[in-house]
Amino acid sequence: MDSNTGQIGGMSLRAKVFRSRLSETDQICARCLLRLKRTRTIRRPFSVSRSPNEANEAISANSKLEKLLRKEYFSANGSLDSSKAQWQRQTLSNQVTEATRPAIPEDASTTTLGAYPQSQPLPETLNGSSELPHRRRKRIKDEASAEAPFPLDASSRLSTLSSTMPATSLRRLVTTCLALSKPRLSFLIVLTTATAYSLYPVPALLLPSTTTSSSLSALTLIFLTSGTALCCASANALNMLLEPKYDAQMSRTRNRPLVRGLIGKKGASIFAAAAGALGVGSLWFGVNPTVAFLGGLNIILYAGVYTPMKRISVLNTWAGAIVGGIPPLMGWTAAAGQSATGSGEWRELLFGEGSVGGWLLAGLLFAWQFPHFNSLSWPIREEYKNAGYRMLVWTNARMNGRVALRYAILCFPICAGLWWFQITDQGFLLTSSIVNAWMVKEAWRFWRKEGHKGSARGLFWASVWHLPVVMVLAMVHKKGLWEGIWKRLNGESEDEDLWMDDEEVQNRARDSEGHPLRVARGLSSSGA
Ligand SMILES: CC(C)=CCC/C(C)=C/CC/C(C)=C/COP(=O)(O)OP(=O)(O)O
Repeated sequence: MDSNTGQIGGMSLRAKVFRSRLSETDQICARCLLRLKRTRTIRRPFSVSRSPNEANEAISANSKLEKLLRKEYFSANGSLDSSKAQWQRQTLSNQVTEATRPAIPEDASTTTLGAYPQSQPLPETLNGSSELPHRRRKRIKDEASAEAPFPLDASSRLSTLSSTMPATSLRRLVTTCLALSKPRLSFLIVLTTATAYSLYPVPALLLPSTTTSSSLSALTLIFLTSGTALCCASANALNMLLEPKYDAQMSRTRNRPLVRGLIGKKGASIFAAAAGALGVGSLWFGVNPTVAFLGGLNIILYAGVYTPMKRISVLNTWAGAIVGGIPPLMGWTAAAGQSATGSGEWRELLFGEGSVGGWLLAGLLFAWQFPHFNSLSWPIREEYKNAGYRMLVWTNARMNGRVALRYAILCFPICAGLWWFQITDQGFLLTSSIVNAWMVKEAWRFWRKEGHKGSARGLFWASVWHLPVVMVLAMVHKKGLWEGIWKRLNGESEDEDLWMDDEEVQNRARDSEGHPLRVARGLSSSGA
């Protein structure tokens, strides 16, 4: 459609609406009149061409209306200023409404001109008449959302839900405890633990067909995941117990259970202690002592080191990244404990031959947290500053972007390491590189734009997708997985060249001093 026709058409349509109302204007207040005008403008249907006569009528009707809106006319009730401010605020949301509506075949200036008093200059964003409509809608939407904070976390949502339940109900207690556990974060952590467990290369001598016990047992996996989840719940509840005063000052966290008084400090402490004891206990008895030690240590690191450090030094993010890196190491160590041929003590599980995979996965989680956290904190940097948290995002914004970029790049060699050390196949090298490249691209933009122009949001969402996708890719591309499936489908036995005879097993199994160990075929979780 001709843009001029559209412009005139749009105006004439508005004029019809307002003409019928003009007689009422001397009986209603300024606010109502403004609202009336706005409402009509928002609901304006798609442009319809009108004759030049109708267009002229429209222009004169509109200018009559504008006269009615003059400051002098309303100065008696003094509402114009506030109406104008409200109008300006509304304009932003109108722009978003415009952006999400079906295509309006008018140019930018006609679309919003009716919603703006003529005395006000047009915002720059509305002047781009040469811009294509879909581009304009996307830009307006992006601009509106670029600076907005990210959605509330799961704890805050659960707190809201909990507050709607009867005060003494069990459901409310359970929901509140769930909110104390930061369930989304805990789920992600358990996922990284389980992934590491499943990626551990099971030695051929432990394949189910040769042993009376299962290789990597499902029962151990259940203990590992539930124990880790309980440890996370404990660590998160302690974290909330230590900072309700600060959580209350931040939009993202001010809805949490302790801030809202949904549970008292005593109740939260009992929950944290019980979850911690149960979690470490499950890991000790159901997995192995080394994993239980890592779980307990991580609770202390998170609640005792990271949480207070948030108000002392920007290095807190590095401390937090270590906390995030430990869970995959726990998963790897749990699997290593099952297939240990030596004594199965912590030195062998954590630093023995084959432990490199666990450290690489821990490194991946460590590195990932910087693009994730540095972008997440960007829209709320002022809140962090006002609440007294020392975060790179407000102490040194340039460095915040640089650090996010550096660690995003570091994900490349770490993923390559997983292939190099034969934990994953070549396919992972390729597919993970694509996902890593996407995160690096967003991190590059985040650094260049210093978080502005939606770059923080772009990196945040890239990081949110990056981690689960890379974890799934690693499992899909686990070394030997597809060959094994293929052989089984073809009825072939598993890698015969990998079988070791008893003598070879005896030769390989040695204690820390190098003395041969007696190894039974029914070897199970020797580390437990
Ligand atoms: C096994 C075990 C104990 C695992 C614990 C893993 C764990 C809790 C990792 C969290 C990592 C981290 C730095 C979160 C941000 O906390 P924050 O205080 O900045 O978050 P907030 O602002 O949302 O409270």
